Amino acid sequence: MSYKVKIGTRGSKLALWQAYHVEDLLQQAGMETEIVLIDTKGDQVLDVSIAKIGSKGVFTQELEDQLMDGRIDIAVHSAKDMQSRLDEAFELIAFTEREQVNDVLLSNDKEISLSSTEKPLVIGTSSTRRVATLKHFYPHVKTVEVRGNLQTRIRKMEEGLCDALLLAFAGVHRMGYDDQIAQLLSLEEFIPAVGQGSVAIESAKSLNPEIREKIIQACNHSETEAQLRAERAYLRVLEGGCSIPVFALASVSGEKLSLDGGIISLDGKQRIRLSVSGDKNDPESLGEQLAEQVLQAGGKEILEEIKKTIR
Ligand SMILES: NCc1[nH]cc(CCC(=O)O)c1CC(=O)O
Repeated sequence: MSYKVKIGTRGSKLALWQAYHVEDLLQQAGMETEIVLIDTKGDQVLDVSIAKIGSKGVFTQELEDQLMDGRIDIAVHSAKDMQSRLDEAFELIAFTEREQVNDVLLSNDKEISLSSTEKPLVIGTSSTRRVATLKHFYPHVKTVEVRGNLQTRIRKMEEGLCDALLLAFAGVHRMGYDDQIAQLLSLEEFIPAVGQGSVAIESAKSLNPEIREKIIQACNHSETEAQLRAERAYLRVLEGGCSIPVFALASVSGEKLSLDGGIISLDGKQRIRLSVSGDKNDPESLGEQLAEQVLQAGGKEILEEIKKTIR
């Protein structure tokens, strides 16, 4: 069967890297591919914070329109950027093998460290999770919002906006900026966002089942999938878009799946972090279980407070 899989992607450098990565996996499995570039609202609105335009689907709506009418077969996303609840007509069919999940500090000054209190430190980030985590563990550190793609952020840093950027290792690595990493942050403090480090493949449920199966065979990493399904179930119960400082990281050991996660108040004062573990084959239940426990442990109040502030 000679069928050309049409891969839809945004045009940013990171999105393109991810699309080529998926294209590579498909080609290695003997499939033909074609990349289709798609512009999204999230790419156009660069001067407003995502928390303000609303996180739901700003990077995904246009891709879903094209999935729906068959102009593309799959859409490739950073798993982290995918809202926890998809419309009925769509599904995530595969997750690529996860990259190192840590956050990192990127700077021209390799001596920079969050724990040094000698001189004032300004960190550029636009993630509420990272800002709140900094406030919690490093209250002496100042933060400044910085938007745009990695290249733009680095330019703003070099122009003096901040001393360092707080970013996901995955994106930094994919863009080839490893040599500017000043500090790899600990997973005890900076528990990553749900899905960080993996690439997700979305399709319409109407996609031809044979093609769907081949794509899964070629691209899906089952251990990563179990992790991501648990983390995403956690996020779904908390209804956290990317504007809410929740975090979760699953790990697999044999048949056991562990999930470590929580929520942090915007001012960083309250941080709830719990762990649960269970069967690798039922990741969604584990995510829901963690969510119930976090909500009961005070997460509910933190979440309500955050929603009042953000919306
Ligand atoms: N929020 C934007 C975003 N979406 C995915 C990545 C990096 C790649 C990944 O985590 O998979 C980034 C940049 C960052 O958070 O530093």
